[in-house]
Amino acid sequence: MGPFNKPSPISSVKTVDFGPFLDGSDKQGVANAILDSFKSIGFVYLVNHGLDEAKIASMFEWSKKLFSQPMDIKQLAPHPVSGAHHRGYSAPGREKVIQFDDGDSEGSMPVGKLAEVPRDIKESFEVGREDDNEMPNIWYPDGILPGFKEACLDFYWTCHEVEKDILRALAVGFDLPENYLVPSHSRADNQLRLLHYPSVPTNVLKDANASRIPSHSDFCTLTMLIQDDVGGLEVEDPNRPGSFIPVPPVPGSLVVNAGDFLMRWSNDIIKSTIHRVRTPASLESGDDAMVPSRYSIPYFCGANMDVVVDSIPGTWSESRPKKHLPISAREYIMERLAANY
Ligand SMILES: O=C(O)CCC(=O)C(=O)O
Ligand SMILES: [Fe+2]
Repeated sequence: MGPFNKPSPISSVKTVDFGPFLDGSDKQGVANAILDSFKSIGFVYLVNHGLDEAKIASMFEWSKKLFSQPMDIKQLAPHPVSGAHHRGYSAPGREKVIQFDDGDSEGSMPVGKLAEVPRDIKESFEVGREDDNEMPNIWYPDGILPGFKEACLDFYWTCHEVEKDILRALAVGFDLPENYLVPSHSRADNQLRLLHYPSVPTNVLKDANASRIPSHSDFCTLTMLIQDDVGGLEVEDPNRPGSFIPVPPVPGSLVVNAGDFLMRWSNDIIKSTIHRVRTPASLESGDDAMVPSRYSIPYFCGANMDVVVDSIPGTWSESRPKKHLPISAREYIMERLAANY
């Protein structure tokens, strides 16, 4: 490609109907569409994805219930100080101490304190599989939010089923046996994250240093994200570094994106793209307006910790040699987690 032949900008993330993969009527067509999207921008919307709508609604209800608790209750299952143990509740902007209006069930922040707002204006609750002894879950004491733990774990395993279907589609896209990627994800070394971005005045998010979630890529195999109807998620156009395109809510969809681990695994053929959450485009005028509170639920899917990955067959050749050395998932994730917190 010469200098006058730049790749064209990408204007939106494609929507793929997952139904024909799930019912077997057009597995290859769906698989190709997903893989194409992963190659070009690393993101795709899936509709008819098979994740139970009632369970999604119920998980959002639990998330709202959790985040509307007073701070001293939420802090009863605190995320450990070590970033390597990624479980439990993280208060908004935990790197910097700020004061919150605990009594407000919407979780909005008192305007007087906004000068001290940290980079990350969000709070989160992280869940792993319950039998993970290396990184045990951190739950609330008995009597606090009864039913929450069961709901999270049920949702965790429900998402794992959809994860396996997406992994099957990716394998088919690579012309590999359908179950090529599933066994290396059999342990469900995943992470369910409940996210709440509190309501803040618009001008707060205009500050270059503040955002709901700053630009980052995910470091797992893939992420399945459910967002509410507020919007604000944006992904960088790989053909136009620095230019972001909105990933607005599409009712009934899952946003699926590739992580750095899958990018490495695919010898960089699949893209793990930088994304962020800011003020939804529709609200960009009017500094005094409050950006509404936003809830989202990402489910990060990781390979079994003991799996050592090397470039997927078909992603390398003599003319496109392997770009990375083999690495175990444990080694990779631990490195990344420790660097992040
Ligand atoms: O809240 C969102 O829409 C995105 C969250 C995200 O990118 C993340 O948690 O890694
Ligand atoms: Fe992300």
